[in-house]
Amino acid sequence: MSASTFPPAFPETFPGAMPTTSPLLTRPGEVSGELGAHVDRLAAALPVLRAAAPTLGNWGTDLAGRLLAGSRLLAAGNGGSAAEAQHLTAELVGRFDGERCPLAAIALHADTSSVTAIGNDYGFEEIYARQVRAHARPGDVVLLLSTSGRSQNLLAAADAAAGAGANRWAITGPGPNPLADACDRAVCLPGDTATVQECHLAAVHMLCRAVDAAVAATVDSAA
Ligand SMILES: O=C(CO)[C@@H](O)[C@H](O)[C@H](O)[C@H](O)COP(=O)(O)O
Repeated sequence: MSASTFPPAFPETFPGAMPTTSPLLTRPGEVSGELGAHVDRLAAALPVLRAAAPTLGNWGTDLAGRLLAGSRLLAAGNGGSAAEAQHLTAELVGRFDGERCPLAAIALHADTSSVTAIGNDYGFEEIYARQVRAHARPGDVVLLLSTSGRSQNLLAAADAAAGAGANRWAITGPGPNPLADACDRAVCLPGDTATVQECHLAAVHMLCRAVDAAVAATVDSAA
């Protein structure tokens, strides 16, 4: 594409453009109301997320203590929630607010060979449960993220975590839901799937912030 044709007109001349069957793809000007409503739905959910700050702070302090003592976080979700799980483990293994020791955290969906082998041999419901049975030890935290709170593979993972003596935490969409009920602790956030996922990312960052603060306090008190 030459510089003179970039950016292309929307959407008719874009190579491989989606067919304009969706009202969201007809005219950019017409979609702004729906996009504004998207932001309004997120804004409506934020007070509930704000109210969860003390809970997430306590989770972070607890998690930091466990990780510094040698336990691990195992995180899992499906689709967008798998991405949130991996985002969380990356912040913990890498860093978030500043320099600190690496913390043990594994996103279970990211082991693609295990996921495909277990899914192929035992069924999709088992992809996380079997990994939890393999990796989880008493004192570990198994954190399950779900917008619906109804995914069978996450419910099976919660069951497996209980069998391993691990702590079961859930971050879900609207409660009550079966996953929140199956876990020891749950934060349930309102909204449609997209809103819940956006709130979950903020909740993940809040948890990381609390973990980092607790790690820093522990290091300071030991110095
Ligand atoms: O991101 C989206 C839709 O917004 C999807 O990928 C979504 O994550 C998938 O449908 C998941 O399978 C939903 O699972 P869950 O959140 O209900 O446990």
